[in-house]
Amino acid sequence: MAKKRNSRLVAAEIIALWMENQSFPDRQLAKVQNDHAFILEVVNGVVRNQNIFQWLERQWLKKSPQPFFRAVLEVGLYQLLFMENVEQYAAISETVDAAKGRPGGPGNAKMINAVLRRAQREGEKVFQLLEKQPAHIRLSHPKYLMDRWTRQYGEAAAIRLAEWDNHPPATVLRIEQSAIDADEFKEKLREGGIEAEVHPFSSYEIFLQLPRGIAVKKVPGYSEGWFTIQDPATSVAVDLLAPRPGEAVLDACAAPGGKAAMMAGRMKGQGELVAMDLHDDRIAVLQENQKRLGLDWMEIVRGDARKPQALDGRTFDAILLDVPCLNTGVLRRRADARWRVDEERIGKIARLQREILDAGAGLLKEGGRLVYSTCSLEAEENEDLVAEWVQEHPEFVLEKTEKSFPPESGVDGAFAALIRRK
Ligand SMILES: C[S@@+](CC[C@H](N)C(=O)[O-])C[C@H]1O[C@@H](n2cnc3c(N)ncnc32)[C@H](O)[C@@H]1O
Repeated sequence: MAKKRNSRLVAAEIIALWMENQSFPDRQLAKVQNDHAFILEVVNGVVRNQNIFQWLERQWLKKSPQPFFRAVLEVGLYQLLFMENVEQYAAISETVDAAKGRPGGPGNAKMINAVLRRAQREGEKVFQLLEKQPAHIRLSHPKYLMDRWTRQYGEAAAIRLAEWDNHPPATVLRIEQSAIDADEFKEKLREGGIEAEVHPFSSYEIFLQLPRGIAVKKVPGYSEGWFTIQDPATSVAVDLLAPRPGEAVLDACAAPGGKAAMMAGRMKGQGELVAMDLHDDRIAVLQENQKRLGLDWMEIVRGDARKPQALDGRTFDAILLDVPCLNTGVLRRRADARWRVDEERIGKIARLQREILDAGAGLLKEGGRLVYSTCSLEAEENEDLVAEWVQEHPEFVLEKTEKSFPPESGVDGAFAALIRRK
């Protein structure tokens, strides 16, 4: 039998890859076989707390180590400073061992050992000093993002938002009420030993919060399609569009299909529901979900929402444009996402979003409605974009906007605007 690899080493290798070429830790984490929960927590913790570790290293080290050794060091620091249920002696010795096998290992292992022992001695002092640092270091967010949120929302709200991002979410599911009655589903969970709380954001859609650490595929009814894992904020856009049975409805950026499934439920299997996406890998996930949920009547189309020739001139009563965005409302879900936001990306994504809105609006029937939505909190992707667009298109009216600001709503960030063709 192959010897189990040192979990600290596995975590450090994933982090080093991310440091070197921004490769998504999620993809590497999906391949981890042993000790998955520990490695997941350490990798996400190190990535999320980058500004704190870099601040500490600036004070404690003369020069920054190469990415692999820096990753090993941070794996150790994360365990000592942030994890409660880790035995400190094992944390230090296994982490130091992880550094040894590489060229330059012995010297770096010595340095890592010294820094970790210092962290063990001075942990409390580190947090006292950290408290006095500016918010972007203390809460480990890019300064650029903190500054932009402070301009948009004020300093106190920007801080609350950054604090929110540092707490990974609980798992929430939405009951597929067209597949199972809500009370019956709750009963099935209870029979399976799962006590799930109804999420306060529930209204038409019923969301349940699962206890921590439950494997989704083990929840009763996964293969039967009784539920979809989904944050309650996803209902904001669908509530605003309110698709009805018998309508022709387009979801132009549909994968993985969470909102499409919600719309299918509202339409009760009557009418046309077209789910389009541009990317093959995303369409594969959309198809998987379609199959699991038994939505054979939903039509899946591969097409570009900027140039929707694939739709062959069809028009729709209701369209959802759940556009690609910078995801700044859902940073708590992806430890690495906060480090990928910059001015250039905002400009680029806003141009793409506008192109999708231009083309999507052209597919509406007279009197038809569309919802433009994002899971971002940046005005350029949301309010500003929609207001400017409607001003330039007098044949459309902006009827309503909704926004979820996480520290106030208690759910993911989301923006949705209802636009009607006159
Ligand atoms: C925010 S996600 C959609 C989430 C989805 N509505 C849901 O609720 O599950 C945006 C999607 O847009 C797709 N996309 C990106 N550019 C596109 C384009 N030009 N045309 C159509 N889809 C596009 C992406 O592949 C991605 O799946």
